[in-house]
Formats: sequence, C-alpha cells, structure tokens
Amino acid sequence: MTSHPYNRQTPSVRRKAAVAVIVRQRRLLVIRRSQNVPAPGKLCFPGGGIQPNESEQEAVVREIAEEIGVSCFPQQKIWHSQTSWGTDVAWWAAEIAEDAQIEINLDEVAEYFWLRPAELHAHVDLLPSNHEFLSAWKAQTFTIADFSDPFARHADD
Ligand SMILES: Nc1nc2c([nH]c(=O)n2[C@@H]2O[C@H](COP(=O)(O)OP(=O)(O)OP(=O)(O)O)[C@@H](O)[C@H]2O)c(=O)[nH]1
Repeated sequence: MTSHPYNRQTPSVRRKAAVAVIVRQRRLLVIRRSQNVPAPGKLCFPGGGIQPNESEQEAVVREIAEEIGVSCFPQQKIWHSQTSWGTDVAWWAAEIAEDAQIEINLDEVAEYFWLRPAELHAHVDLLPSNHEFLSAWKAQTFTIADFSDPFARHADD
C-alpha cells in the first residue's frame, strides 16, 4: 500500500476533473492547496472534479468561483491527461477580467501566486501531474494563445 493522497478513490470509478490555466503577463495563476483537501500544501491550478451532467467548461467556471471567487471564461481545451491515480484531467486555457479581485476560499486554498512556467516547473511543491503538463507544454505538444516560447527568458521577466 502506498500513501498517495488520492488512493482513497475506488479504482473502478474513473474520476474526471477540469482545471484552469490562467495567464497574465507571461505568468500563470497558481494556488497552494489548503490543509483540508487531498494533496495538502501542493501547488496546482485552480479546478476540481466534474460533477454528473456538468460540462468541462461548467466545472471550470464553478470551481474557479468556489476556490478564488472570480468569474472565469474558459477559452480553449489545450490538453488532456490521466494522472497516475487514475483521474482524467482536462486542461482549459481560461481568462479572468483584468480587474478581477481574487478572494481565496481558505477552506480549499491556502494562497495564490502568479508564477512563470519555469518557476512553477522547478517548484518543490508542484503536484506531480502538473510537471507532466509543463513538460508537454515545453515540448510544444500544445500551445497557449499569446504565450509562445513559455520557458524562454523574456525582457519583462
Ligand atoms: N485542482 C487541480 N486538480 C488537479 C490539477 N492537476 C491534477 O492532476 N489535478 C487532479 O484533478 C483532480 C481534482 O482535483 P481536486 O482535488 O482539486 O478536486 P475536488 O476539490 O473537486 O475534489 P473532490 O472531488 O474530491 O471534492 C485530482 O485528482 C487532482 O489531483 C491541478 O492543476 N489543479
């Protein structure tokens, strides 16, 4: 038996999740998970499980409202993966208003940051499945609009 935080899931039930990749000035909106949820203290994108009869976009909108208190606008599905613990994850590029006031829900989120992709990739607390996402982005498996060459040093960094 391993002690993986997601091992509480029944193997026969394939969970589905959707997350929001929100970019501002070449930085990604990242949350640190609270101590009350699985994988406490890990860094990841806002998002969560898709409920029955809910689309991926609807799940993104609901989870972002619940976790960081803002309206979000899913733009494009950029990637899809399956975690080592058997969850299907849909990765959505999404936007929030420039003047959106982020208010985290402390039950679920300990803090939030805007991080460059390279900073996130190197972060010791990054959720393992998000390493795979960043590696796939680096390998240009997918692209994100207005954010080409995400791992290159940039004059504004
Ligand atoms: N929120 C979030 N979940 C992610 C990311 N990457 C990733 O593999 N996941 C996986 O997606 C699944 C849903 O995450 P979650 O634990 O935030 O969802 P949730 O709050 O709805 O959990 P629950 O359905 O048990 O209440 C988990 O298996 C989680 O590990 C990410 O960047 N953000």
